[in-house]
Amino acid sequence: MIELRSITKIYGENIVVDSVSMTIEPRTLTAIVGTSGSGKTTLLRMINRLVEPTSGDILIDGANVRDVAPYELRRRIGYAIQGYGLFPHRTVAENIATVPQLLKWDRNRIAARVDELLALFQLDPADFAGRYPHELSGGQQQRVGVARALAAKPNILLMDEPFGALDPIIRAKAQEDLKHIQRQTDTTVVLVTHDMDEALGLGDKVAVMDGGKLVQYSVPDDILLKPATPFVEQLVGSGDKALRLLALRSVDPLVENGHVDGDPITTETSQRDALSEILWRGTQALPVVGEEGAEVGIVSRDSLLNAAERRR
Ligand SMILES: Nc1ncnc2c1ncn2[C@@H]1O[C@H](COP(=O)(O)OP(=O)(O)OP(=O)(O)O)[C@@H](O)[C@H]1O
Repeated sequence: MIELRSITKIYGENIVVDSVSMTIEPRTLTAIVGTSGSGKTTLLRMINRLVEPTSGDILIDGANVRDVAPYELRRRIGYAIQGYGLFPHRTVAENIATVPQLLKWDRNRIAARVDELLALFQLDPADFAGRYPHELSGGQQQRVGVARALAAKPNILLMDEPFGALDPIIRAKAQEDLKHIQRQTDTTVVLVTHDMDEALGLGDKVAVMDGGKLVQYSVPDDILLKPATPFVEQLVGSGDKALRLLALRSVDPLVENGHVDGDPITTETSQRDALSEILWRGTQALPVVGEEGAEVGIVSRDSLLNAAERRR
């Protein structure tokens, strides 16, 4: 658990982060969102002491980070940034091995961990381990950046606009991968973004910053349906609310018994994608398969429309 207690950062006369208090539950993904200059990056960097707070306390699992040496914290907490920050003259394997090497893991353990991470990020070790960053696409570099941040199995991963440099299609895939990996590895992720849709789509909780202040800290449904201030309302935007709510939920809870023919969707498909698929195909229901590919039932047009109406 990460607890921020009245965290403030002042540069000269400028209150960049203004008495922010929040508690981040373990094994969740929290998205910090706000406009440029609202203090998101500064707030994130105080968690691993890349920036020292002017006042206030940060506790990780009850221990004050002030009592932990910054180098120690940075080994324990993964950190991934926009632009990936890969070392250009080191191979993919060497990049990923950075922190385990600092921690003096033995060579076999490092090699095994590098292979495990490459496999987790769907990069074939035989092909990718020996490549240099310039021999990778943007999406592959992004994955290596996150793999490196996770190398020493940190409980916490801090991410600053990790998808900022990716084009929209790869970006959607990268976001999906992150969710999957966060669940698989049980990591607590704190992610900074200026994109409200990204925050709503990824975050178990969303923290909205405005002028250094935390103006709302809630689950995505509440941010959409009960924006705390006109600023949050403006960031969310007024259009498409019903569809955006559907995008936050998978079809899983709407699956009914039954069978229909056609290409199946999975239980993980969002309700929004399922509805658009139904409208596109002009059918009343879609077959649904589970993660293993076995058929689990159907999801109907009516249940999707009901779900959209209920939350208005
Ligand atoms: N080292 C510093 N010295 C002085 N001012 C700083 C320093 N670092 C950040 N600031 C100021 O603090 C404010 C918040 O910066 P920060 O990078 O935290 O915002 P942000 O919300 O992450 O913005 P962006 O999305 O543009 O990165 C800005 O006005 C910035 O100019």
